[in-house]
Amino acid sequence: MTRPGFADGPRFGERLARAVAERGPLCVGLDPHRSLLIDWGVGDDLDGLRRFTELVVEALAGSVAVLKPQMAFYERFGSRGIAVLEEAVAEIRSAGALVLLDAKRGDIGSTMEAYADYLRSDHPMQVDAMTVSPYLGPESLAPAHRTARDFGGGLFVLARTSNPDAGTFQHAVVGDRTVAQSVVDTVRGWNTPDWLVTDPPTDIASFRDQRSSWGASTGSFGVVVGATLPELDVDLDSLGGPILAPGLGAQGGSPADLRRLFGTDRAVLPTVSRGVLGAGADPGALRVAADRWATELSA
Ligand SMILES: O=C(O)c1cc(=O)[nH]c(=O)n1[C@@H]1O[C@H](COP(=O)(O)O)[C@@H](O)[C@H]1O
Repeated sequence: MTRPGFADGPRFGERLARAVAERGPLCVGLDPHRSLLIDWGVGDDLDGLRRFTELVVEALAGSVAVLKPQMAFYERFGSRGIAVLEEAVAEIRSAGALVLLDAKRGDIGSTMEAYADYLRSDHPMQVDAMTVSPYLGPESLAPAHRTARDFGGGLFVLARTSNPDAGTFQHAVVGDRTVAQSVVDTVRGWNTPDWLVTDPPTDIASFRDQRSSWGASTGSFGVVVGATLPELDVDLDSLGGPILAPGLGAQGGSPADLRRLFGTDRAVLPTVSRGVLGAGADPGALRVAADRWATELSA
């Protein structure tokens, strides 16, 4: 089968569907907050950051579908902090988890092209997907979309975020739609039929079980919709790509909220950071915490 612009191997949507089939739909965030490094007893410094990262990678990279490092917490330590992340990204990917870089980048198109280099195979820290912000307008994201297509990467665009005042901007109406809806519609337009998964890995039995939500139509381009919303106020039908759902645990969202908002037939990737990391500096305890979320989410 010809895959336009895709160089080597399956595209992000396909890699994600496969990872979820093998490991279950859970993303865990690497968010080394200052307070967390102190609580873990590793210290709020470069060594502490490295130890935190090693422990999380050791605990989860072999079992969780996606790990989502939050760039801000690594940038706090300058270039050496980013070097810690760079090493970890390679380890995570070789242990079989996908890396979603939570960078939330958004700029004019020409600069956006450089941010999207994280998805290129010649980047020193190539990741599977990254979060981007559509605040400068849908066209500003076009270069990132192009790079993602060329290198088989994925994008998650902020649509209805989990913070309490998100609606202030995202509910604003432009033309006949809210800003949030216009973001979702842009992403829907990226998941064109030639970019949907057409040959799901039928060798994996559990893939077929989860096919209703993660099956043959999972594209590489997703949206972020918080698990904290009082109600789902965007139309996600026929999105063709995954929904990253943050806001579980520390921000008040629960597995029941996910079912209430999204039902059971959508490709939802719940993401938890503090709710897992709160288990502390012990790989076994981190694994138990992640397993507990996975069990509750699949109940
Ligand atoms: O894109 C994100 O990941 C994101 C979007 C959003 O709407 N809300 C949100 O909390 N996030 C991120 O998800 C993580 C949530 O962390 P916890 O609240 O500790 O689970 C943080 O890294 C946030 O930056």
